[in-house]
Amino acid sequence: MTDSLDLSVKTLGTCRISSPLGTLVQNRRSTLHYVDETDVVLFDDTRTMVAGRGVGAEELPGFEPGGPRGRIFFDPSKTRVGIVTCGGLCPGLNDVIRAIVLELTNRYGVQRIYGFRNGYQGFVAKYGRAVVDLTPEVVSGINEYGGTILGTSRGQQDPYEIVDCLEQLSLNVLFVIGGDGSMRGALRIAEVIAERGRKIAVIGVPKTIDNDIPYIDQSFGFQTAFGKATETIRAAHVEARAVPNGVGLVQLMGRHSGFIACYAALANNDADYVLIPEVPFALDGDNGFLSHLRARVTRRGHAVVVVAEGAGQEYLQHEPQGSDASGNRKLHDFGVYLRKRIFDYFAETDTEVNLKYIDPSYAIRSVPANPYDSVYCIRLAHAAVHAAMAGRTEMVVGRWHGRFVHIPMALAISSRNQVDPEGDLWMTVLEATNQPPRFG
Ligand SMILES: Nc1ncnc2c1ncn2[C@@H]1O[C@H](COP(=O)(O)OP(=O)(O)OP(=O)(O)O)[C@@H](O)[C@H]1O
Ligand SMILES: O=P(O)(O)OC[C@H]1O[C@](O)(CO)[C@@H](O)[C@@H]1O
Ligand SMILES: [Mg+2]
Repeated sequence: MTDSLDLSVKTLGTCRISSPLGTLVQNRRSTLHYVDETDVVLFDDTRTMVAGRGVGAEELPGFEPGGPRGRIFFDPSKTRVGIVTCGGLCPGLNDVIRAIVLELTNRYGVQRIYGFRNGYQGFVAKYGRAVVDLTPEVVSGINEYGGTILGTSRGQQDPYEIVDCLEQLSLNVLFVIGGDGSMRGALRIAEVIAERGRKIAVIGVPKTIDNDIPYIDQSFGFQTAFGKATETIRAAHVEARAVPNGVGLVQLMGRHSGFIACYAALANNDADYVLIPEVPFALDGDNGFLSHLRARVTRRGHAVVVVAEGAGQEYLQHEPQGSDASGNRKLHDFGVYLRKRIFDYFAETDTEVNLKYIDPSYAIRSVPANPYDSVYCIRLAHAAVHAAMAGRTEMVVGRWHGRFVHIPMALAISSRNQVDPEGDLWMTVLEATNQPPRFG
């Protein structure tokens, strides 16, 4: 499947200008902790995968490494840059904005950086959103706050109108900080730019608390979000243990991917059951979830259940379901449904239950980034700036097997990163919770 992977990144032209950061990379060669710009970060990292390619080292698929280049494409003194944040909130958005602005200004000497307000609406005249001049003063301290100083939005905008706006402002670079939808939008923008024969770099910094963008080890903000979610699981555990036959039921964000649920559940190892969209489960029957839950509560006196919001949607399919402004399918509230099913099941079996349901919802994504994510945001932002100044386009920055790399935008939206039911993360969840591999 991976044989046909196109990992090549588009460039706007030859890099002829000496980079102000050139001295940093001069005479450096690849080591365990540094990848030279002419080197390649291999896609495969096991002997079996490499052997399976059946080709020599030169032909093995790999990503272009991130980092500063000796020579760049854009002349910093003439470079004009735009930044936009789109889609749902994520811890670290302000860290990324700030780091892009500081790196461009202080390291490269770029003097014109515009922020576009409320996602792609910021480019469209009818919304009347004034652009913001982004200077080191404007971004000072913004990383202390959650959210994004630029605002965000959902809903599609005309890519031709967006490119009109980029041309009117004579922009050379656009940074899009957003999720899969935002990257789809960014790719359309890049395609219109190419149609018009313009030299404008479009660089994505992938943002998703759900960790659902593929080919990046983990997305920024994910660690902060699941860290915040652990507080809710801890609370549910304390509540459940304090009462006879206590059940703590926690629902966590995660539209199609259960990473937040798995990581938050593992962090304090208090969860007894984790239900995610990737692993279907039966509620009813002898081997169903409800029967297991009742047996555990009867045996141990309490239980903690963590569900990802995208889990169990099949139980609510009969209810009408719309889409949000961006066309994302709206989810049914499975947590609320499960709460009722647990109450009903315990009542039918004449078993006492004291259930506390907690859904921290937006509280896990509206917080400032934790120190780990802040560091990650700075490093992603720097990699994005280096890529843009070197004339790369239609790509996103990411970290693959610990190394910063350039990932073609088309590849980053070609699939969804999900918990692999056959992978080692889910195996760890099964080991830590002792829940059966399958319910039903
Ligand atoms: N196929 C597409 N073509 C053009 N624009 C798109 C496309 N899909 C989404 N967009 C636009 O990208 C922006 C963000 O998309 P969306 O609301 O789906 O969030 P996202 O970036 O996927 O983030 P998240 O899923 O983490 O909230 C919206 O303005 C949306 O209309
Ligand atoms: O309610 P909103 O802002 O549209 O976004 C909710 C969705 O966004 C996400 O946080 C992803 O960004 C999902 O986990 C969640 O389902
Ligand atoms: Mg999305």
